Amino acid sequence: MKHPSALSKFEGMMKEAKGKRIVVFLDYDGTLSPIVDDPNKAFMSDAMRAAVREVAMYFPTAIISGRCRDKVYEFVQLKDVYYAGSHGMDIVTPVGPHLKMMTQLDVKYQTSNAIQHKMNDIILFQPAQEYLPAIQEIVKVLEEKTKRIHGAMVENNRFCISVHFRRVREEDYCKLEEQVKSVVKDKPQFRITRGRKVIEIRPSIKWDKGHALEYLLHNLGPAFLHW
Ligand SMILES: O=P(O)(O)OC[C@H]1O[C@H](O[C@H]2O[C@H](CO)[C@@H](O)[C@H](O)[C@H]2O)[C@H](O)[C@@H](O)[C@@H]1O
Repeated sequence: MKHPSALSKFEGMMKEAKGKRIVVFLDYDGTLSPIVDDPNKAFMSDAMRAAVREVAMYFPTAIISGRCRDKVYEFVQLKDVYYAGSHGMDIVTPVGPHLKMMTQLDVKYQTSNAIQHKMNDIILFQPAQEYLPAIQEIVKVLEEKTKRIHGAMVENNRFCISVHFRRVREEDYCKLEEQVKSVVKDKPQFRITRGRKVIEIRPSIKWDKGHALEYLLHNLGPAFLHW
């Protein structure tokens, strides 16, 4: 962290953190990277990457994004950070340095629908696994339906889908919205949400970024949940 104001902010943060247990949760788009027209070009600056790397050396640090987890990792490229993609429906927790105490899967989250695997030194938690085939099908239908709307873009975020309209002409927006709605009209197992110039389709499960945050705190141990 070379920038003087960033340095003093960091020192201030460290002072405030003294004696407390701190966990850092970050969003990706619009937080670690600037909002840009092309979602595939939302790159993170080297200075931001260095700052996150440094923060993660002191505190357990997680990035919880609406995007596909692999895509976020591709942008961030930092190990020792926890990643949750698809609005928290795809979580990877590396065992250690902060998770040394977690040696087995947590039964609290072992429901019939949630897939929780422990593989070598990572734990994977995916509460919407069963929706994957239907999501892949919806992506294909959406791509076909929206291909004639100039500027529309379908982003497959694995356990959810984003339909971007940042580059769509204002007069085409209603048509696009209708098309998106029509795809899930007879599918109560999916719901529509909205973000910044984006319409999203997600499984109708009771799981969001907040649940992902609780899950990660839970994995970090009771000391992080009750203080
Ligand atoms: O939870 P987030 O990490 O904030 O993800 C939310 C959406 O972020 C991305 O879209 C947003 O950023 C794009 C790049 O700057 C921008 O073009 C778009 O208009 C924004 O909505 C991402 O592409 C989406 O899939 C996420 O759902």
